[in-house]
Amino acid sequence: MDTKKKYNILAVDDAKDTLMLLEFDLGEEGYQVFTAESGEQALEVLEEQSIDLILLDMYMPGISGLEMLHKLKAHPIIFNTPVIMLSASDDEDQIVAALEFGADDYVTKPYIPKVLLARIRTSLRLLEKTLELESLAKTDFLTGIRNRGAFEDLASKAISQAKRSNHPLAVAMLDIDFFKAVNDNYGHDAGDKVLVEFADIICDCFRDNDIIGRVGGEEFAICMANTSAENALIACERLRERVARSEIQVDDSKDAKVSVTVSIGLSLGRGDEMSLEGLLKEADLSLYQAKHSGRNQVKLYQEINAVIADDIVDESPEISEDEYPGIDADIGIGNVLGDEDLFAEILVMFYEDHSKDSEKIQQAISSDDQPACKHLVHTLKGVSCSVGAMQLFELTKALDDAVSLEDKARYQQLYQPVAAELVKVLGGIEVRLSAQL
Ligand SMILES: Nc1nc2c(ncn2[C@@H]2O[C@H](COP(=O)(O)OP(=O)(O)OP(=O)(O)O)[C@@H](O)[C@H]2O)c(=O)[nH]1
Repeated sequence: MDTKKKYNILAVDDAKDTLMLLEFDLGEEGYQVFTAESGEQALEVLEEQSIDLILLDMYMPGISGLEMLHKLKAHPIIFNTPVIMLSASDDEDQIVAALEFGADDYVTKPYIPKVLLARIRTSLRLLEKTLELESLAKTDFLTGIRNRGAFEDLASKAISQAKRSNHPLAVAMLDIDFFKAVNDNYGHDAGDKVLVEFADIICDCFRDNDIIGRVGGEEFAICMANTSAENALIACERLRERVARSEIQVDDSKDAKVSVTVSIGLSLGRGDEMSLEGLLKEADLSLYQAKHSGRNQVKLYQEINAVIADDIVDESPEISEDEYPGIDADIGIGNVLGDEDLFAEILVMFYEDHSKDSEKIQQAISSDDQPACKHLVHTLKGVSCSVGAMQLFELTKALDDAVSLEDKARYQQLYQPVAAELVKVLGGIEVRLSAQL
């Protein structure tokens, strides 16, 4: 129990003398005491005051103690507030009924002050523990901001509210660019520091009532209630610039500073039809477009679905077509710190483990086995990067996103280019391996 905190206690009793006694005994102990002579009055006090604990008389005219208890425990906000029943009755059935209705404790009147005070302290201690656990369950352990569950919970409420009031709302998805390289070059601890600092920068750039959460490893989301498209774009652009300008100190001794950039996808709530799922999906698609257009930029959701697959297939990124089709041996060898023999072993493993992936993915898609599909595509994405098959990496990353979003139309479009690129990579590996013999 927080001994410095001044707790607010509401005493509800139709007997004025009991209320006076409670005010005196509890006031002496440092509690701020509010009083109500009926259930109706108590509800009014609860509307206006933040109350930490309620002492509730069992028998009162109007709303009875048990009815009141029922109302309190069904209330969306007050339900956690501890309630100690106070009653002249020591009838066992009454005590059991009160506890089963959700009372936290039961004290008979006339009460013994030091016993009542001890029971109040116990209830408040339990309340603190409950609040602490609730807060832990909602917080991302690394950055201290909301975790995915808490973000979704609050954002859903903000969306319902925006629908009721017909106010605009925007959702942004953020992903640090090339974050894997930060981990690879500076170590995982440095990566963690970047994530912490990045979360601080977001909190600094957005309003207190914007809902900010870490929704994945290096992915963050922001729900901006009551925000127009223009203002949401301005806020995201401000964040993008601020991140790009920042130098994050990741190692005290070596004076190592890391700069990162962020890609941001933004979607806008539109009247009655908006849902968190829909907005996150649109923001994710725009984020994908931001990544694909060169990263370090903000993209607003437009009808981009159809464009994406074509873009990827038509585009010839900076990946050079070298003598081993589909693989960039320099990148692959670089990934294993220049060890060419190890790289050759990895190529063999890739060949053995992934040459049938096209068929396996197609089978998972046609049997609608999303977990299997996700696993196959995700694994292929990771190993493509390891062997320097960067075009295959880009394509499987897009397919991976589509599978995660369960966007069937997109993964039907993306499957063919992935399969074709895999054939090319397998051919490239054959050439490379035979050249080494
Ligand atoms: N240090 C650290 N790294 C994490 C954490 N969660 C995820 N990651 C890393 O984040 C990286 C994400 O990499 P990718 O999804 O390949 O993407 P990227 O390198 O950021 O590249 P783009 O998103 O395409 O710009 C992986 O290396 C993960 O291991 C974390 O809590 N701490």
